[in-house]
Amino acid sequence: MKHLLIIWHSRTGAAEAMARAAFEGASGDEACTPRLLRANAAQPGDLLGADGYLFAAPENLASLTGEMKEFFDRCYYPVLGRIEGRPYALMIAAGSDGTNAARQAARICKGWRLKEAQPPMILCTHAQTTEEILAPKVLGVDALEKCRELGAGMAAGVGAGIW
Ligand SMILES: Cc1cc2nc3c(=O)[nH]c(=O)nc-3n(C[C@H](O)[C@H](O)[C@H](O)COP(=O)(O)O)c2cc1C
Repeated sequence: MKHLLIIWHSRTGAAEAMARAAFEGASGDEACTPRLLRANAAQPGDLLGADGYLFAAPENLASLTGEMKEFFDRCYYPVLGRIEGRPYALMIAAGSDGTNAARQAARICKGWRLKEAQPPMILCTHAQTTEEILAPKVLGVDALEKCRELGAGMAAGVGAGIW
């Protein structure tokens, strides 16, 4: 049995909902078991024990959120050279952009020599005002379905060892 590790951080719920939907989509695969872990609880051993990764986080101030970045900072060197070649995918929750956070995470994953299984999924919530940005986020049915499909695709690929 292979393992897909889904690591997430979220401030107002969008990236968490994306990660949970991906987990749902990945559940039930015969050859791959998904595991959902918040970034502040993720340890180097969790990365070493997985065969593929999904990283889900918001973009804040044109970068990954602090908690997600702290996870990468904390775990980067302990696993460097020990997870090379494993597949990963990114899910970014953003207001209107998300490209900087995606680029930053992709660069970290490139440093780890992970293989990008598919292009980053960036989901824009279109929050503009302070009230909208700070409000809890509820994702639409279509967005959640796309996240489920991404999770299912990752689990199928990791289970089959196609990357
Ligand atoms: C402090 C802060 C900074 C933000 N900066 C950006 C940004 O640089 N680019 C962007 O597209 N959205 C930005 N946003 C909007 C969030 O990315 C958006 O609301 C997203 O849904 C947050 O995901 P979450 O609900 O998982 O926390 C920012 C939000 C906050 C609270």
